[in-house]
Amino acid sequence: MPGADVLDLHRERHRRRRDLRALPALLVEAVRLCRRAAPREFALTLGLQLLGATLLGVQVLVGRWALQEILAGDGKAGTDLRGAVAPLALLAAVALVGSFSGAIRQQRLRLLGELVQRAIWARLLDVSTTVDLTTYEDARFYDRLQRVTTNAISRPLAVAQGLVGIVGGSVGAVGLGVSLWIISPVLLPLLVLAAVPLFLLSRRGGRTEFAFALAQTPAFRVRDYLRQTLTGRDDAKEVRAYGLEEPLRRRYDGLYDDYVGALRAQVRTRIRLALLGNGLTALTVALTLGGLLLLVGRGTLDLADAGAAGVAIPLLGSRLQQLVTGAGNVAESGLFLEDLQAFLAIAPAAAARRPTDPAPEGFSVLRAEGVGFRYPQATTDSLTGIDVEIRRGQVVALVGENGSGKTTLAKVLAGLHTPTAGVIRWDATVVAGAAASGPEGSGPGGTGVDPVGLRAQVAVLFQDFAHYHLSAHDNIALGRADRPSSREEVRAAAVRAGADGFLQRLPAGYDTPLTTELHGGSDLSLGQWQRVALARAFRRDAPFVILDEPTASLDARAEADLFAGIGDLMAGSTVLLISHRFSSVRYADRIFVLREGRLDDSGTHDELLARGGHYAELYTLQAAAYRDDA
Ligand SMILES: Nc1ncnc2c1ncn2[C@@H]1O[C@H](COP(=O)(O)OP(=O)(O)OP(=O)(O)O)[C@@H](O)[C@H]1O
Repeated sequence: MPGADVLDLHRERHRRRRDLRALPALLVEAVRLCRRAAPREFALTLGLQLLGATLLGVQVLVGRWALQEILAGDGKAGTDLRGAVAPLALLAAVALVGSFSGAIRQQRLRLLGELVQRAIWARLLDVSTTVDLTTYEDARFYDRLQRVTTNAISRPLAVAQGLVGIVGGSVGAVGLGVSLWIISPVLLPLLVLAAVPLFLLSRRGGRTEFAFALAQTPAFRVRDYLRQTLTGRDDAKEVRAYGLEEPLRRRYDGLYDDYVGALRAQVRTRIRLALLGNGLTALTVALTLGGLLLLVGRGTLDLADAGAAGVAIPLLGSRLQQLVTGAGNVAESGLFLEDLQAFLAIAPAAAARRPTDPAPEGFSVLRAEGVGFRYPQATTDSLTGIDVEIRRGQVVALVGENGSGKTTLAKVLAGLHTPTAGVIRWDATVVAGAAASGPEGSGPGGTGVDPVGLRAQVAVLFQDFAHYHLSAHDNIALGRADRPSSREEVRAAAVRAGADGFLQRLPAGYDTPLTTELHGGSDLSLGQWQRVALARAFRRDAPFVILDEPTASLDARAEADLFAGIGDLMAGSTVLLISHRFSSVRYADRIFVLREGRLDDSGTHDELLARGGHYAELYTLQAAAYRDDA
């Protein structure tokens, strides 16, 4: 998890400004990344760029040769111009090769860009799938993800291109410089001097760009969210039913207006800097050309040299400007690259922090001992000092009012969140526990066993389960994604969940995509979806099953059937059931009552009723609603 590491943006920016020493290493890493992603395309693009650059200097010298041949006859009619044919033919050939290489490079670059992006996306996905669930509760993670996906993803290629451009530009500039030096050594230094202020201006521009990106990210995410709400199917009905089109649009437009305002200011800054840079170059070129005129006037330069120098000076001026702007862009990219590198480093860091001891095969007794949990951005604990004991094969229930911590405890028991206090044991083994003390910014960390191995033995049906935009078959088969599921296996799970009937009646049966957003797709009712999700949990065939409100959308008969036969349905698995329906939980072997994140009571239904505590109060309230005298 990013934790408190580099997420203080302003402190971060100042640190980066000071630490330019890291730049070369970052650039090398970016180039390496591109080279690894597409070695052939990379070498080819580099070669073609260098070729194009070299040809520039050659063009000037060949042009000068052609001019010398043409001017040899002092421009008189009938002069023998045959001597000029060779240099002119060579000039045409050089121009042709230059344009061919440029055209090929442009297309190859497109391919290179895609391959590099793919390689970086692969690493970003490594991060998003390696970090634990708790990271997804931290807004700072989303800020960084957004910044990296919108600003940094194209940077390695930009840097590689920039560096190649710099190398190519340098070769071109050196070629032109040498040509100019041969023609007249005094003209060169004047032109080269212009590079210094140009570089400083370009670097300044880069810094303002990074600061702009940092400042805009949080608002950008809100805008992005509003855009999704206004274009997505899930929210479309509520947006219309509540007449939210206008109010949400207004917020969206307001945020966009703010962004465009900030962008205008940024563009003005960049234009000012660019104009200043261009002006400086033009001034230097003009001064150098003035020097050239002076030399011609004094008779120091002949006409052919003057003509060639007249071509070379503006060319070299624009090359130098390109070179310096390229260097500035590379330096600018360095800031974004560091952002990218820091983000990519999260995956190995998270993997290194993850305990590696193998998870035990099931349990006889599962114990939570003094378990506490606090969400990353929360100021209070969601769970405090929870002690529970669950025996193999038991059906236990978690009850409590909204927000009492049921789902949070279920996630902790499922190995999805690491406790911030206490431990979870499967028999004698601590499978998850709070770290004794973690370094700042190291994320949740903790002790225990490999959580992936642990989670493989747990099936969870979440309250807000996923609706995969895949076929009905795949929606169930994903319960055991580690191996392909046969039609029979998927069907058996669907039958247990009472989903087989309606799935068979879909247009393409189990092969029907479960979304109308895809061609030939079909949607299900909420209760049907819940049965599909239940079938997925059954398909997992895990020794520990957690069902969070599994019947919230089921009809009365389906609910009664599920709970009456839950022991048989789960085929000996241990079941943790979360429900607000007291009629359903009363048959559980043991009921745990949560209240404001603490364990309030536990026992069988009869014991809890007899005690007349919080459980009895909630149960009586609900039961009364069903009686005539309510
Ligand atoms: N991602 C989160 N970040 C911060 N706090 C959270 C988060 N999720 C839940 N909480 C808080 O943790 C507490 C317990 O929430 P939890 O979802 O576990 O309750 P619950 O008992 O399952 O509620 P319900 O019956 O409504 O499903 C609540 O106070 C809630 O506001």
